[in-house]
Formats: sequence, C-alpha cells, structure tokens
Amino acid sequence: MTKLSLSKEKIKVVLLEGVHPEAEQLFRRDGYSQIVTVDSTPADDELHQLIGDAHILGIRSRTQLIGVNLDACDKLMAVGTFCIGTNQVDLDTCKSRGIPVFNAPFSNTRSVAELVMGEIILLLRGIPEKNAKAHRGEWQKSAVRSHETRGKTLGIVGYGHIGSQLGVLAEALGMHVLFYDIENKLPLGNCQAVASLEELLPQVDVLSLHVPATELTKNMITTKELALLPAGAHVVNAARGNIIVIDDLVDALRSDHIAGAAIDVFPEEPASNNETFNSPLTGFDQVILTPHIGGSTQEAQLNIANEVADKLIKYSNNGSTTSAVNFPEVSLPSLHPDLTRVMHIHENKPGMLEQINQAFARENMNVAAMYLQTAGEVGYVIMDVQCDSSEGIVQQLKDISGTIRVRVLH
Ligand SMILES: NC(=O)C1=CN([C@@H]2O[C@H](COP(=O)(O)OP(=O)(O)OC[C@H]3O[C@@H](n4cnc5c(N)ncnc54)[C@H](O)[C@@H]3O)[C@@H](O)[C@H]2O)C=CC1
Ligand SMILES: O=C(O)CCC(=O)C(=O)O
Repeated sequence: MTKLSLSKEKIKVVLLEGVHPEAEQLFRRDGYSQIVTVDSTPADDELHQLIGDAHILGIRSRTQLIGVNLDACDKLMAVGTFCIGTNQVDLDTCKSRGIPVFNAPFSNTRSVAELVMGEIILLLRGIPEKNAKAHRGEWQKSAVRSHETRGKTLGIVGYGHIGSQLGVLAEALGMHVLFYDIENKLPLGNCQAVASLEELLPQVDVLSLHVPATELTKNMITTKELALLPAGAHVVNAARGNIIVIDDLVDALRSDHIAGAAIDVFPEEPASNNETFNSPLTGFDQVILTPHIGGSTQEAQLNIANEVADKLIKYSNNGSTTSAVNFPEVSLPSLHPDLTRVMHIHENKPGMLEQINQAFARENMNVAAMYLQTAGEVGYVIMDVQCDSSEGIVQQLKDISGTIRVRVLH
C-alpha cells in the first residue's frame, strides 16, 4: 500500500458544521485516525485552536476561511467545502499557499430545486399567509390571490445546475420559464433565455435567484429591480444572503408590490442552532423563512459527504486534484509499488520546469512518469521516479526559489 510522507495516523482531519458522519467513516475506513468532528461553527478562538494544526479541513457554508482564520492554519494541506458554494473561502490565498479546495458542485442541486419548486406552489396559492393565520385561530378560506402554477411565468436568474433543474421541474408543472445568465447557456425544454435582468423582471410572476455570491451579484436585487417586477409578483432567494437588499424587499412587501417571498439565505446567519435568528423579514405572514436548508436533506448530505471526502482522500493518498476549484487539475493513476511519487507545487514562472528537471538529474533519478498542470500563477508537477531515498530530492526541490510545497508518496 502507498505510504504518505506524513503517515495517515499523523494527518489531522477536522470536520466542522455537522458534516454528515459518512465523511468521517470514509476517512477512518481509509486508515485516517486523527479526526475531529464539530457540529457547530466555532467562534474565532475555538476555531483557531481546532484548525491551527489541521492538515485537512472540512467546512460547510458558514466557516469563513479568510484573513486571520486562514492565517491560523499552519499545516493546512487541503480544504473541502461540503456544499456547493466556495465564497466563504479565500480561494486565491489558498492557491498561493499550495492548498487545493474541493467542493460538491451538484450533490445538493436537486434538493434546492425541489424546495424552491414547492415554495413557488405555496406562494402562488397564498399558503404562507393562510397557514400563519390558521395557527392564530383565523380562518381564511378564499381564492383571492390564489393561483395555479400552470401558465405562470417563472424567471430564473443564474441558469446553472440549480437554475436549470428548477426550470425542468417548473415546466413539468406547466410554467413558462425565462432565464437570465451572464453566460450563454443551452436552454432545456422550452425555457428561453433573455438578454438582461431588466428584460426578465417585467415578464415574470415569480423570480428565483440562483447565482453565486460574487462582486457582480452582491446587491443585485434592490428597490429598482423589485419595482420592475409586476405588482403581485413573488421572490425566491435560495442562493446567497447578500444578493437581495433585505430592507428593500421589506419595503416592497409592506407596499404590497411584492405579494410574497421565500428566503432561505440571509446576510447574517446564526452560527449554530443555539443562536437566535434575527431578520427584518420576521413577522411577515406572506414570507416563508427557512434556515439555510436548501441543500439540507439526508440524500444531499450523504452524497456531499461521499463526494468531498473522496476528493480529499484521493488528494492526500495519490495527489489527484481533479475538480479542485482553485488549483491545477491533475488526475493521477495509482502509484506503481516500485515507484516513489514526488509532488511539487510552485510559483508558475519561466525556468521552473528546467530547475525541477535538473534537480532530478542531479539526484540521478529515472523518471517513469511526469504530470504537469498550471493554473494562473501556480504550477503542479508530479514525478513518479525510481529511488531508494527521497530525502535528497525533497531538499533540492525545496531549495528552488518559488517552491510552495513538496510532498512524497512511496
Ligand atoms: N440554499 C442552499 O442551501 C444552497 C445554496 N446554493 C447557492 O446556489 C448558488 C448556485 O448554485 P449552482 O446552480 O450549483 O451554481 P452554478 O455555478 O451551477 O450556476 C450559477 C449560474 O449563475 C450564473 N451567474 C453568475 N453570475 C451571474 C450574474 N451576475 N448574473 C447572471 N447569472 C450569473 C453562472 O453563469 C451560472 O450559470 C451557489 O453558488 C450557492 O451560493 C447552493 C446549494 C445550496
Ligand atoms: O447546507 C450547507 O452546508 C450549505 C449549502 C449551500 O449553501 C451550498 O451548498 O452552497
């Protein structure tokens, strides 16, 4: 069996935010024994203590792996975001420190799309309001402002994995689906692309947001955009909390221009289930509020645990970085038992490869296979070589200016 330069028993794996237990089991079955799991998002001091000596870190959407939090990670080798979003991680800094970040790009897609579809049906029927009233002993048997989904128009912003799944579900219920995306996307079924957000908004009965958190999507929906929606439209946000300006949505709900909303994500979210949730949206009967559970189903969490833990284990065990979101992607075969694998992460600058090759030549090493990939300013070279001892080559590679990290498997 392949040995790691740092043995599996010495590799500390920290899994935060209640990552599904299957992830821990996968690591254990593979021989990793130093695994710490935490159900909540620890506050800074506790967080720094937990991650300070972690080699592999698994988080979900709340832990902010940026600034001082990232600086606290002295030994970090790889990060897994056990979710889709990676906006909570400083991907560029991770990359420049030789830390690949892996996520689960579509393991919870269906769960989000199903929740949003259900909410659209409930909003169009005015159920949130009727439900809230019934809980207070009020009886609101009425068809006023209660509609079928059939024949209504859904506007999707961000026609990626979730947006396009939602479009398929909505069409199955007889909705017309329009979408706006900054990229040219293949419309599924009868969905139609429109050229701009301004063109989309006046045409829809329900607006659903499925864009990532970026500089472009921050505050994308303000009073101006809400005003472009027809009176009585509904808004759904299960993407990220800062895409809609919440106070502007509150105004539009108060004036009754927006008939209802379903919001799963918030600019400020409690760090754990023990903390209180506060939002200007509480108290509106016509608004469905959910605690960021778009992807929180048993099916999605199990899929995510398997997918991300598998990627982290592969990277740790054989160096593969397939589907890393911030790193040169290399898919590597299992290491031949007679060979040693030397992995070199470096600044991608002219002459680097020559220096690496010279180092192997000086050590008189026969190269059996070589893999190279670069991504912007970082390069990743993997050499499978015949050698009895790797100490010499490791030192030579570390001495090359621009070396970020050297790992060895044998
Ligand atoms: N509520 C929850 O629990 C969950 C929330 N999410 C959120 O949903 C987001 C979307 O997820 P996926 O569909 O898997 O992502 P994706 O990457 O497959 O799709 C995002 C789409 O948005 C488009 N886009 C990006 N910037 C845009 C802009 N300024 N205007 C218009 N379109 C733009 C992209 O071109 C892409 O087609 C994630 O980034 C995450 O933040 C994801 C999973 C669960
Ligand atoms: O449930 C989670 O951990 C966060 C889900 C999410 O927002 C994502 O996958 O991006």
